[in-house]
Amino acid sequence: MNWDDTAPPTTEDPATGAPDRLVGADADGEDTAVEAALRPKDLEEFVGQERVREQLDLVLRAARARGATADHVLLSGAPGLGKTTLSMIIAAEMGAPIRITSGPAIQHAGDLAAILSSLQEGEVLFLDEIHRMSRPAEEMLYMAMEDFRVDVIVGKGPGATAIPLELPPFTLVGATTRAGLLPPPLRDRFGFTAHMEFYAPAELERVIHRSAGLLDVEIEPEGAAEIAGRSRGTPRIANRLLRRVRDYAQVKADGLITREIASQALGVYEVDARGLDRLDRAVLTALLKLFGGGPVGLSTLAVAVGEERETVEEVAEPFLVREGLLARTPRGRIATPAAWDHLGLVPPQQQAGAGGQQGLFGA
Ligand SMILES: Nc1ncnc2c1ncn2[C@@H]1O[C@H](COP(=O)(O)OP(=O)(O)OP(=O)(O)O)[C@@H](O)[C@H]1O
Repeated sequence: MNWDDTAPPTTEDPATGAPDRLVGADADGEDTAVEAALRPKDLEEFVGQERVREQLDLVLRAARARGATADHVLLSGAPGLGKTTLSMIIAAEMGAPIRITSGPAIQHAGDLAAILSSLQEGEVLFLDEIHRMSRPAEEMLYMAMEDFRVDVIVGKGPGATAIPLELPPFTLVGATTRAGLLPPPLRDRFGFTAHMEFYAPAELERVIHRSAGLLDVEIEPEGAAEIAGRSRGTPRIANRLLRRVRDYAQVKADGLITREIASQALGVYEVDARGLDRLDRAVLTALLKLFGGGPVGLSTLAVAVGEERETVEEVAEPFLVREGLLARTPRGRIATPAAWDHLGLVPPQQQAGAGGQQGLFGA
């Protein structure tokens, strides 16, 4: 990593080698410790996602009125948008216990059978990253979801026998970042599917005010707006930035978070006004300054910022693309006019017939 030797230290995700980032959407250790305290407990408290909330409210009320277990629910959306929170709310609204597990934790069908057979009637089973479950477990799940029954295979080879096992009715809440990765037979077995969108800044402001109240932090509306604008549409990031700004306000001021304090604090952490961090800006800066805005091949761009190809592609680019700052084209990466604007740079005057550098960098 060579973005800047004077910058605040980052740790690395051992799985990917990618840096743990203040603006990363996946939970880090500290998030896990504090998130429980910040989770909304019912639909009323859950901010934003109006359509999902309204639909889910109907599904749950109807099930309650029938005295039945709620239909299986599939939640899709980017990390940190509230899928785990919503699954807990579903359980709370149904007055049911919840069991939490994840696709990667279920390697064998037997693992799933053990969980399913120990569920209580009406229990909510939250299966995070459901698209990463093993194939045999997935097939067992089909029958469990539809008939509340599984066949447990005992023995091997020709002598193997299937022992049917009745299950109590339960509600499966599956979460995935990519609903498109689910096989259709699995997707079709969910009675209700909800796609979670990124949050609008005004919604994130509400999340921040709510969290500030719970953390006993004083914050002005302008301070919340400043943090919301840098939170990349994601409540988890908003809560994390709030905690870092709180630290700064405590150490450098009297604890009150104003716009100025929020802006100074996030400047220290190198999260800019649009939520870009050092890596994002390094990629954009290289694209603009070294390659005149592109098109440039991904590998060339990665070498220019001293990062792995995968880090640029999977860690930095998705947000830059979402923000309309960078486009992926068959000829390579190109910067949009908004990218020049954001970094305060002037594009080279429509270089002789636009894209004069393609031949050089379009690998
Ligand atoms: N709508 C919301 N209102 C208030 N807080 C929220 C909302 N959505 C998420 N949060 C907060 O954001 C944090 C992350 O939410 P959560 O763990 O539910 O996300 P997730 O989508 O399950 O993420 P992952 O897929 O990484 O597990 C929690 O602290 C939660 O309190």
